[in-house]
Amino acid sequence: MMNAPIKLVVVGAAGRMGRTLINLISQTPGVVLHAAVERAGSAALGKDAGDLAGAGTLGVAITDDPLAAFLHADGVIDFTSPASTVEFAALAAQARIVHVIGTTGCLPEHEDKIDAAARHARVVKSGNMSLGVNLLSVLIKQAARALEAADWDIEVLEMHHKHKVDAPSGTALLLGQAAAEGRGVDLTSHSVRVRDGHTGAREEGSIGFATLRGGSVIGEHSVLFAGEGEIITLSHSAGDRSLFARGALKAAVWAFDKKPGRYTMLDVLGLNSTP
Ligand SMILES: NC(=O)C1=CN([C@@H]2O[C@H](COP(=O)(O)OP(=O)(O)OC[C@H]3O[C@@H](n4cnc5c(N)ncnc54)[C@H](OP(=O)(O)O)[C@@H]3O)[C@@H](O)[C@H]2O)C=CC1
Ligand SMILES: O=C(O)C1=N[C@H](C(=O)O)C[C@H](O)C1
Repeated sequence: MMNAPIKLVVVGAAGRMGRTLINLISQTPGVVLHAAVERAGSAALGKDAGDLAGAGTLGVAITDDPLAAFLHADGVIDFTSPASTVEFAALAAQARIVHVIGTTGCLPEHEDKIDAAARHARVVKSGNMSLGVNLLSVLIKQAARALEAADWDIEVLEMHHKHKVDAPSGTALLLGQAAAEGRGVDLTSHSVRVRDGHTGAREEGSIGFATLRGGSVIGEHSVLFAGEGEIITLSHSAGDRSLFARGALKAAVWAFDKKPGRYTMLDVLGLNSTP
């Protein structure tokens, strides 16, 4: 007896990631595009989601009604904005479905609401859905643990396309968090997010962030461990958005039979047990 396909909703369906996801779902056995959502007033409303994504006609018209879209779905994949993601989290909790959150730029107040939703929804949230970045984060945690703060300074550098609206990137913060965990410190209190004017000498143990924006860069990240006379650089270069979509789809299928709660891509990829 074949299992019924997992019914997925894509919110932000007309966006860069939304269209990438719809393309991937249309080519992946075992999952089906159940609904596609954009905000009220969007020029995409009523259009076929597959046509818009270049996947061919799928017979799924883009709607602005997430409540109806989630009603008989198994999961929602969400690459939108923090305020929208919080709204979708409440609806996913109400519908008791999977909520894969790729949205970055969330503030503590957004995270608190997502935590509340995760009492009823299965939430997988990550600043980067790719295997490569999540594996890199494990390596960075190990390197940060091995390289003493007194001798090694950690700097996180990222570059994205000119349309990106948040900084530093969710990936940069994910990698910075891995470094902080390796050092056994709190990231927020050890972060230097901006350097301008007479900054004074670099504070030992701080973790610096630098952000570049321009062109069509998909996502470039480097973590530099700068010592006396040497630098160790661990990097990731994203060549295509499909690597994020593959991770998000893997997360949706993985979470299908899990209990309500909050999960990360390290859980999905089985990288959480790595010391
Ligand atoms: N975790 C990861 O692996 C990745 C995360 N991201 C993150 O995903 C997010 C989106 O990135 P990207 O796809 O490039 O951005 P886009 O702006 O291209 O797409 C976002 C889409 O969501 C729509 N949207 C926003 N709010 C709502 C709403 N309430 N209801 C329905 N649709 C809504 C937008 O519509 P409108 O234009 O009308 O606002 C837009 O079409 C960003 O936070 C980015 O950092 C991106 C790639 C990978
Ligand atoms: O906005 C993007 O494009 C991306 N955002 C994510 C981030 O903020 O790290 C992931 C990826 O780098 C692409």
